[in-house]
Amino acid sequence: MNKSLLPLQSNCGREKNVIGKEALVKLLRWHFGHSDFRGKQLEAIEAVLSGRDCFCLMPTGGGKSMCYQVPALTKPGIVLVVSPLIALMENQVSTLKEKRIPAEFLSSTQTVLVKNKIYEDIESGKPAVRLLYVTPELIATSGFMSKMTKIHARGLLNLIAVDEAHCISSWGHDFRPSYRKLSSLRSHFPNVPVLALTATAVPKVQKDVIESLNLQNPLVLKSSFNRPNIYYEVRYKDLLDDPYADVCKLLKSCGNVCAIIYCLERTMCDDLAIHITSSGISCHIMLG
Ligand SMILES: Nc1ncnc2c1ncn2[C@@H]1O[C@H](COP(=O)(O)OP(=O)(O)OP(=O)(O)O)[C@@H](O)[C@H]1O
Repeated sequence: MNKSLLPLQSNCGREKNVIGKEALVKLLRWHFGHSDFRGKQLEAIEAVLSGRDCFCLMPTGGGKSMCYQVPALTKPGIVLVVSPLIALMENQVSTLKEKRIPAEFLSSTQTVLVKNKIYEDIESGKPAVRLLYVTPELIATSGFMSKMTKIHARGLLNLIAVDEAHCISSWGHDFRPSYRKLSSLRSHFPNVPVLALTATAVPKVQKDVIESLNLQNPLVLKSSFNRPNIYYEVRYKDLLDDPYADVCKLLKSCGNVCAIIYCLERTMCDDLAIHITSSGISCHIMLG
C-alpha cells in the first residue's frame, strides 16, 4: 500500500531530519497535485517538522489538513489526528486512501475486526499507516493511551494534530468537554510536536487553546480571512422605500446566477419568496 509513497531521497538542510522546501513541494505535487503551498501551510509544516508546536488559524477551506498530511509523508511513523466528527474523519480517510496514502480512523462505528487490524498494524513496530484519525473520547481512554505510549517509546509518534482546536475552549461557540482531556497529551508525549488548527478562534479562545493544550513556545500562524473574490455591501432595510423590490432589482441586475437569501423568520421567507416569484424570478424556500 505504501509503495506509492514518494521516497525523500535527500535532506536539503544542514541539520539531520531537516527537509527543504523543494522536497516538500515535490511531495505536495506528487501526492496532492497542487503546484505550491498556499497561505501559511509551508510555515506550519516546517515548524512541526522541526519539532516546534504550532497554532494555526486559517479560514474554512484554507487548506489546514495539508499542514499535517504533508508531514505524515516525510517519514515512517504515525501522525495522530484528533477530529471531533466521525463523518469528517471518514471523509478525510477515504480521500487519502483514494490517493493511496495509508490512513485509518478509529471510532465506535467500526467492527472489532477492523479495529484490531488497525491496532495490529500500529503495534507492529513498522506501521504502514501514516495518518491515524481518532476522536477526543478515544484519547481519553487508558487503553488507547497505553498503545500510543508504546508507539511513542519506539520513536514512531511523529506529530499530534488537533483539528477544530477551538472545541477545547469553553469560551468558544463549539465547546466539547471531551477536548479538555487533550491537555494531557503534551505531558504524555513531551517531545512530539502538537499542531492546533482552527478557523474560528477569537483572541480569547486562541489564548485558551494554546494554554489548554499546553503548547510550548508555539509558532502562531494566522492567515488572512479576506476573500478577494467576495464582495460585501450593506443596505439598511429601514432606509429603503420597498426592500422587497430592492432585492428583486438586485437579483435581476446580477444576471443568470443562483443566489441564497437568509431571513430571520419563516414568515419573512414566505413573504419574500412571493415577491420574488411574482417579479418573474424562480425561487424556492428551504426551512431549517
Ligand atoms: N496548496 C494548495 N493548493 C491548492 N489547493 C489546495 C492547497 N491546499 C489545500 N488545497 C485544497 O483546498 C481545499 C480545502 O482544503 P482543506 O479541506 O484542507 O481545508 P480546511 O482548512 O481543512 O477546511 P475546513 O475548515 O473546512 O476543515 C481542498 O480541496 C484542498 O485540496
